[in-house]
Amino acid sequence: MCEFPNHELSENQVAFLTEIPKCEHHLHIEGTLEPKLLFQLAEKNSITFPQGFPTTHEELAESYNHFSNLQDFLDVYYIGCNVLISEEDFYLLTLEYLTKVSKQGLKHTEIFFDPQSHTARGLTIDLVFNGIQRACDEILAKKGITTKIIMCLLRHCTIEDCSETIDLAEHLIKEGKIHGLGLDSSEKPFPPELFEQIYLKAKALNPKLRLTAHAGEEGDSSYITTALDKLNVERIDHGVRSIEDPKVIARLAKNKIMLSVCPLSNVVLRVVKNVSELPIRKFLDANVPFSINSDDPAYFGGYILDNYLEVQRRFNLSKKDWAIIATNAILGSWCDEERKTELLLNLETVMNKFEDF
Ligand SMILES: Nc1ncnc2[nH]cnc12
Ligand SMILES: [Zn+2]
Repeated sequence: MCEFPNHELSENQVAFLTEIPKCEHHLHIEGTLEPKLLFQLAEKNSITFPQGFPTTHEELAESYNHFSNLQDFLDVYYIGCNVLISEEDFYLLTLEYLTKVSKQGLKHTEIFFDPQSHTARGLTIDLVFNGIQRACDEILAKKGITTKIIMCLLRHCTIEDCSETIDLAEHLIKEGKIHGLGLDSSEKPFPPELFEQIYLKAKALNPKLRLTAHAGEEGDSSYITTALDKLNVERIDHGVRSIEDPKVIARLAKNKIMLSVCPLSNVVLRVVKNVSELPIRKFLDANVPFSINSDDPAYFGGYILDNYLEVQRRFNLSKKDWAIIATNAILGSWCDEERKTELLLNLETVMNKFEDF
């Protein structure tokens, strides 16, 4: 007997969940590097891998089933980053992601990139940024998908290195081309408060810079509190461990602080055993806004739609629950108000088109 709820999806539910307008807020572009493209780029760029690294894309994909925690995954993810060398590589990577999700009802996406994974290898931030931006411009023209680019700092790097990275990105931050600042990588040994001065420094360059941070993925709910108090973030990436503290839950609900939840990621990285263990129903009941995201889809077995479908299989939500999720994802987006209005209208059309469930 199956230990976890697993509801069979109706055709109506799959069609509805495919069409519902989606906004993604938690997507590492380096985490969209599919094993096949990884090996193609390695060959093109003459990159060799450490001893013991898989030698075929099939073997590499299989190895992703055996991560035992976040660090295990990050060790492989950073090796993967090394194959990205030219602006064209970042463009192709981003275009491949955007093209895929354009068929999954994605309308707006906020893309993380990790400059330090690339500047440490001698690439410039401009090269990385320009490649990503070119693909974003192309998808806007072709499919009308809107994007924002968020630069993440690696919390395992030194404060000096993070500070230098802000200096390197200064022009992009000042011009608003980098729309937001985030914080990722190994969570537990590096709590948010270590980065207080860095966040202040970045915000001082452009008061319009939006702020977020990974917190409450592996770290406990106190990481969410310190990210809010010390970094002044407006959003929390992951944040699922907020459920351990009713005070944190009340604060998220009262201040409408959106969590960017990543269901399949949480299973592959063993935050939970199964998506049904996530506090999705509890967040809905407590009015905690959240969006559903793919995190590093090439590593975690699915893109945004796969995450939506898995949540439905495990929680059997109603169409009205999905309207709340989609509305909160639109309202929590960092696009302009006009775009939000457009997306809300699109949601209403999709709500009217499908039968209730
Ligand atoms: N899920 C995750 N948590 C922390 N850092 C990351 N970098 C890429 N994916 C990440
Ligand atoms: Zn992440």
